[in-house]
Amino acid sequence: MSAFIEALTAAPVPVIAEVKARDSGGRDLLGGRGPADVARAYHEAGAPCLSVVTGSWFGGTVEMLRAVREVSRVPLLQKDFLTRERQLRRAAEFGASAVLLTAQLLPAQVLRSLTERALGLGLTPFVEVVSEEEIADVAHPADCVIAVNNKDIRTGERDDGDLARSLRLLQAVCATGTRCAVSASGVGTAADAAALLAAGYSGLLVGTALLDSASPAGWFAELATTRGAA
Ligand SMILES: O=P(O)(O)OC[C@@H](O)[C@@H](O)c1c[nH]c2ccccc12
Repeated sequence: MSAFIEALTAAPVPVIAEVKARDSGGRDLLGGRGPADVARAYHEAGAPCLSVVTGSWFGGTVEMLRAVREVSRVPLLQKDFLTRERQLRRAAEFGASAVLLTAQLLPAQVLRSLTERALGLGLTPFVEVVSEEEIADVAHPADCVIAVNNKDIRTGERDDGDLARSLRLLQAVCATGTRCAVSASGVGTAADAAALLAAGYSGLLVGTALLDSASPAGWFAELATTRGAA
């Protein structure tokens, strides 16, 4: 199994904590912190994996991935709208363990070939989907993370995120045979997070809520308590 999937699914609080410079509306999320500072806070919170948004749309750069890699010992996901094999090779060189492949932006054959290239490079494909049709197009699902994006890429992710989408698509995601169903975007409170995990998601990807929180460790602890109490 991939190191990324293994780390996430074995964690007591299976949350991929995201380092992102800006939200889709352009709001600064780092507040003067460097990416490495945020990564350290996520490690202290107990995050089993980190996501680093390198896409310029969210103010990201590959330098951020490098900075996080230097202080991290957990598997990293590079989040960008990757469309070419060359970018996958760079991701591997920069020390990423997993790469985002956005089904909504890639024709089915391209998604398949990038999935195979990623696997060939030892990278875990993190395939983001928003519909049953896209789920059906995921190649090698047993080796991929399948992530339901609760926000809308096509409208620049300016919406708050529809968590009901994750609940609606969970069965179809699990039916592919993936070992790792993830709900991504718009997960704000520990109660929302606990509900998605209780429904059957193996992991969550959380950016804005953790970046806005005064204490990522507090957010993780609250989720652990909420789950324990359920
Ligand atoms: O900040 P949020 O709402 O917790 O969302 C995180 C993540 O899912 C979001 O940043 C994201 C979803 N798809 C992407 C594609 C590229 C870059 C970033 C993203």
